[in-house]
Amino acid sequence: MATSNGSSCRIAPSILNADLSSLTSECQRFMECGSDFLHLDVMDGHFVPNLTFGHPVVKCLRPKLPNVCFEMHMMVQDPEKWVDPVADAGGNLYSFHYEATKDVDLCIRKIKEAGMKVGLGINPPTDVNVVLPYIDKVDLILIMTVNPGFGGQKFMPECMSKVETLREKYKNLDIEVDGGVGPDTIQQCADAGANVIVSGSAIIKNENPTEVVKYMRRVIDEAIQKHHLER
Ligand SMILES: O=C(CO)[C@@H](O)[C@H](O)COP(=O)(O)O
Repeated sequence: MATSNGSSCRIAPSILNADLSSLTSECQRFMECGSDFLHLDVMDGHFVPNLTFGHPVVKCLRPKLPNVCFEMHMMVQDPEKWVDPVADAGGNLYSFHYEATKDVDLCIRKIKEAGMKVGLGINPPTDVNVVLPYIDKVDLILIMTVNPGFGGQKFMPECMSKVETLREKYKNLDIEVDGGVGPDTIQQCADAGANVIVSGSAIIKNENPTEVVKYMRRVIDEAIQKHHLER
């Protein structure tokens, strides 16, 4: 996902708090706001204390939205189990949690063999150093800025030091932030060095979601330029 001259800004609405009874039109609406891809939150009631949907829903969505990139945010225990069904359903980027698997390398291998891009995520209490051995093997690192499980939670600014640590070491790495991100918190994400932005409630609840996406993109783009000059 990174460009040759550094990381580029990507905005991905999370559909968790959307009207799931009209999923296709909700997804279309979020893409029409100027988004780059969609973030689909899969929850299993074990890894996180909530349930959402899985690959059967994505399989229905795929033919309706043939050209939209789906990031599958797998908040599930043993994420390696679902790689093939998700790939068959039409997932493009499979983001799983370091804390959820006994074998991160195996999971990465399976995702690549299934033809998807790989995202590796960590929860707020997890040390950022655990992802360092995998940086060269994945397409994106996901820094959770809330404890996963629910949309609409409060952004945790203390997670920004993880983003800073990664950005200092890796100029071209795609660093995604997810949880409580919106116009009020985007500057902190940008200053820390995040370039892939997941945002749910802030986009969904706003009367002018296109402006929200535009504003967040501008803030991130400005910071990317600054980081390139300074780092
Ligand atoms: O993964 C999660 C929550 O577990 C996120 O994708 C949130 O659903 C994003 O929603 P907001 O915090 O932006 O409302």
